[in-house]
Amino acid sequence: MCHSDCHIRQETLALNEVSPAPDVEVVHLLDSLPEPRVCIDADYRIVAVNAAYRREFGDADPVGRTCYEVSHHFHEPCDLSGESCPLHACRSAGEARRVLHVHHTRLGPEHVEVETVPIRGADGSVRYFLETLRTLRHAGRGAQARELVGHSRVLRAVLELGRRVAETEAAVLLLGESGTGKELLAHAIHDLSARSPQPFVALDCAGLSENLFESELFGHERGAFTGALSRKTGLVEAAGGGTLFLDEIGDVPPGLQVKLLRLIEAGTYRRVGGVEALRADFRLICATHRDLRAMVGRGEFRRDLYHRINVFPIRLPALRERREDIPLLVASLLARLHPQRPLRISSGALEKLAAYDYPGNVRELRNLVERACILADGDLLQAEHIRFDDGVETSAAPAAAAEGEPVAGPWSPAGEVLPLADVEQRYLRWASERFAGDRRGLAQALGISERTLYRRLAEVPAAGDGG
Ligand SMILES: Nc1ncnc2c1ncn2[C@@H]1O[C@H](COP(=O)(O)OP(=O)(O)OP(=O)(O)O)[C@@H](O)[C@H]1O
Repeated sequence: MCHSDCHIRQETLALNEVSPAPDVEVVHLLDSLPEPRVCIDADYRIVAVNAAYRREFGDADPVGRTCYEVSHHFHEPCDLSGESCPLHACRSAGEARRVLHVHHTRLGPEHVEVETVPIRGADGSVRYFLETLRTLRHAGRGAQARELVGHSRVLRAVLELGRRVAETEAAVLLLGESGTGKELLAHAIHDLSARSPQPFVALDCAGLSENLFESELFGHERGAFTGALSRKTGLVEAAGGGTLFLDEIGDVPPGLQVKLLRLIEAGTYRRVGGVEALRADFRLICATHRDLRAMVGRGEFRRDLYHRINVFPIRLPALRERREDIPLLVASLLARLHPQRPLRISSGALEKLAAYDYPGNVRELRNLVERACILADGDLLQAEHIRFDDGVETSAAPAAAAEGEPVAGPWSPAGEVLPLADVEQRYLRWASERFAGDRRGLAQALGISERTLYRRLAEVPAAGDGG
């Protein structure tokens, strides 16, 4: 879509022999385009912006200023400031180039996809660059639920791939350790795709028996098996026109892999107990934390299925590969977990978080932050409130580690009889430090409500004084 209207624009501008101050006609032309556009000269100076740009990026007039100053608050072009520069790339290639940037906007820093096309004068030389700016609402500072938070180069590269593949119908395979945001990215791809008005349907394939998998996916007719009292719609049908997300695809046993392959290849399926062949219409996104290629090599995963689902692989980086995103993630988690509580985090606590390796990735960071919120009495999360699973500590905060020595039990180390309330508090503290899951899981394991757990933990003496 964009390429064709860029082309029209390009011709029109060339015909008009654009002068350093673009004429009224050009500005009108830009204004009629729905997406934010910026016209920049070869010296990075903005010569015109359209109405959509002003609506989205603010009213202050950027004309006459440089693009790097307006979008990045830099004093020199992006490529000299460690950023990829779309204008530079476009000039070198002599054709359109797209990059994902973090721009300063009136809402704060946001991920913006910048597409730059060269505009040539009548003599064929490049006179201007026209940029189309598309803000990725699924990425940014984490103000919205389901937003992929992070500004690191590796995460941006992933978002850019997601943005590109979203426009297509290609099957996507999301790879990466557990908790790296595969499901979040699957959602974002769906939401950015033409299928977004239709449903996004997810199935976790781990631990599903063959029968269950088949009836979940394809549905069943009434009486298809004992207990099938009525007809059930399967997920393939529910995903009609939309996206089907198969999580933990590496856990699908061989018998089910054949059925999945048949579905993808034929695009048809039958409900369990049904005879009618139904047409499937979905975009497939699969995810796994396993090394699927190695599984293919070992004969544990069908090669033909692997090639079907692996049209466009995207590997999500582990959190330890993008530590620079940790402060932003923490800020976003605090805002989301406790919107009513104005929490801050000390630099010592952030340092401790930044030095950790996160085998559980963002999910683990989330648990750590939530745990710290429970342990902190006031508004400030300190290093001693950061408690790793199994007492794992990092060298970043040895003092805090000693101070926050967990109570490992027995609950009365000196052997004296203690008031029950005291023992309960010590036990809760011990359990919250050891428990690997989230607060809800801990409450369940303890057989109490989350609310009760929260209240009782809030009564626990500050870390260090009860140990
Ligand atoms: N970049 C990110 N920004 C904000 N939150 C994130 C990000 N990545 C992951 N999360 C959060 O971390 C948790 C785990 O994410 P998600 O379920 O998408 O991971 P996953 O890779 O699918 O994990 P699994 O393989 O275990 O299913 C979720 O609460 C999600 O919101």
